[in-house]
Amino acid sequence: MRIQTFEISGPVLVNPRRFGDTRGWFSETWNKQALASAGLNWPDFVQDNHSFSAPRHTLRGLHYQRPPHAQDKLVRCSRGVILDVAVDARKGSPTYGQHVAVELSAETGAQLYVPKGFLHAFLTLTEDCEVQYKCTDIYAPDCDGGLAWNSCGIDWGTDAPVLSDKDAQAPSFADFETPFQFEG
Ligand SMILES: Cc1cn([C@H]2C[C@H](O)[C@@H](COP(=O)(O)OP(=O)(O)O[C@H]3O[C@H](C)C(=O)[C@H](O)[C@H]3O)O2)c(=O)[nH]c1=O
Repeated sequence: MRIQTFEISGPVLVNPRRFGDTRGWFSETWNKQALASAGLNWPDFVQDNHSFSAPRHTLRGLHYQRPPHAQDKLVRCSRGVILDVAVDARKGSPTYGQHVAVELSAETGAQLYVPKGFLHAFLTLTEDCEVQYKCTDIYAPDCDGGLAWNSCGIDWGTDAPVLSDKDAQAPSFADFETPFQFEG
């Protein structure tokens, strides 16, 4: 398993090992002990999510859950290719408002860890994308929030993504009063 960190503290790119043979390959997509051995002692995951997006350029996000149900997420693309983005929304962070953007694909199996305090969104780069992600807290609709996909200076490579009605009406990041605090 290879680990990559970013100039923005918090997000981590995990590349699980794949064992190939004449049939195909096998991979441990999540192993708590292996992650701990790599120094990644994340909170326990309590919920797995799986979404399917048929149209290319479907954009889901920028989403977050407020405390007390803020979520860390471990995101992977199990069909197709996505651009996965995490925006630093931690008050006091030296990288507040900045983001990491990485391509995740079924082909590579790479996974992005999105800590609480970050907004999360992805854009599908192929049709029929499946995204699976582990969360460290349960779905809490009363704590669920979203901000406009085009309000954080992210170069999505399209100006006309397919959005849910909720995402199409989301407020700007500029007006966001973040509930998250940078903890160094
Ligand atoms: C997130 C979630 C949703 N739902 C229900 C609520 C709606 O009836 C339906 C679709 O929800 P939503 O439109 O919020 O789904 P996405 O637009 O994919 O939202 C997700 O996309 C971005 C990328 C995220 O990081 C979040 O995990 C999440 O906000 O699933 C549930 O029952 N449980 C859940 O955990």
